[in-house]
Amino acid sequence: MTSPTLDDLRRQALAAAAPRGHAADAAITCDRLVRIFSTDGIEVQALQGLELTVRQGDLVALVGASGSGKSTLLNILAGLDTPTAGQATVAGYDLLDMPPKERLRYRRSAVGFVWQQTARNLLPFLTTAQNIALPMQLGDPRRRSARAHAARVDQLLDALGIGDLHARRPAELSGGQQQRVAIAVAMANDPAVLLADEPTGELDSETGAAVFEAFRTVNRELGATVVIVTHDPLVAGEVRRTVAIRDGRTSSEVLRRTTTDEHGEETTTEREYVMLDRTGRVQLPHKFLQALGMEHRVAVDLASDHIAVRPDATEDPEDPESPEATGDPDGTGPR
Ligand SMILES: Nc1ncnc2c1ncn2[C@@H]1O[C@H](COP(=O)(O)OP(=O)(O)OP(=O)(O)O)[C@@H](O)[C@H]1O
Repeated sequence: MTSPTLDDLRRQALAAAAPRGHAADAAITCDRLVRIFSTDGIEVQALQGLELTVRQGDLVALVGASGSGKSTLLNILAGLDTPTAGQATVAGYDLLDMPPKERLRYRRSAVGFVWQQTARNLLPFLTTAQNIALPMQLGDPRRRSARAHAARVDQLLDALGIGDLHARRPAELSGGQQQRVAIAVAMANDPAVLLADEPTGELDSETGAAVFEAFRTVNRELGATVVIVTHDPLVAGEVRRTVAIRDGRTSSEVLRRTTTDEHGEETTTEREYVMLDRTGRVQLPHKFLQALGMEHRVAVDLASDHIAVRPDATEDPEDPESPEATGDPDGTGPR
């Protein structure tokens, strides 16, 4: 094998440093996103080079253990926080390079947000219809008339099946009703992307299912790209794509496909994928590693159409191939 020339190395370094090409229909792209928090001289790397692409019109669930970086990511995508390094774009806006005025426009009209705490989403002294109208009065990017705003309120009330709640104040609504109104508020200015942090976290499963259905409706009927951070298995199991975050990186995802056979019977199949970063790193799912007792080191073999990953056998004295058994514990061969 010939050693690489200086030019080869330079080309490799440039290729590794260049931003990844993203699909033209991407609504969200994150490229090696880093967020470091410093408090009292201690640095916490909440995001450690996260990569994520969400296509326009997608409905995606983000899952992950507590502290894995989900809320940090969502706050960055919402324009409430800025990353330390990397690249992030949402609906064509560059989140690392947004002057204050543009950031305000972005938050008012390009993204909508639904929080877990129902009270945080709505103003208590306004009715449902007034809450939905408020974002348009504050900054409707299309500068529509008051009559057009009223028509948009009606459209959202209808689409989400909450027309009968239009004159009620938040205190007169159940938790689930409040979240559905919150979705309408977030959609008022017709954002390209709707973000939600644990929107069903405070609700029982039946109410949570109704709220999730409302997200589906805005995704399907109003064309919004939806990203939901959730611990709720019902939500995570119902979307086409579930992305798992681990230690500040996207680690794996599950894609679901529903097919209908000739008798009209629907079957959903699931496939799990792991992320492959540009240096060739993958994070294998914990449950797979545990099932085969893999840790520290694994054996890899290249086949014509796949790569096999096997437990490291070098510490198995029963294994005749094992360097341990042949008196070569380093596996370096005879000296
Ligand atoms: N403002 C902050 N200052 C310092 N550290 C922070 C800050 N916000 C988040 N972190 C840290 O960053 C890491 C990721 O936190 P984050 O809230 O994004 O996790 P999460 O996945 O949303 O967790 P949860 O499911 O519990 O909400 C954690 O270690 C957290 O302690």
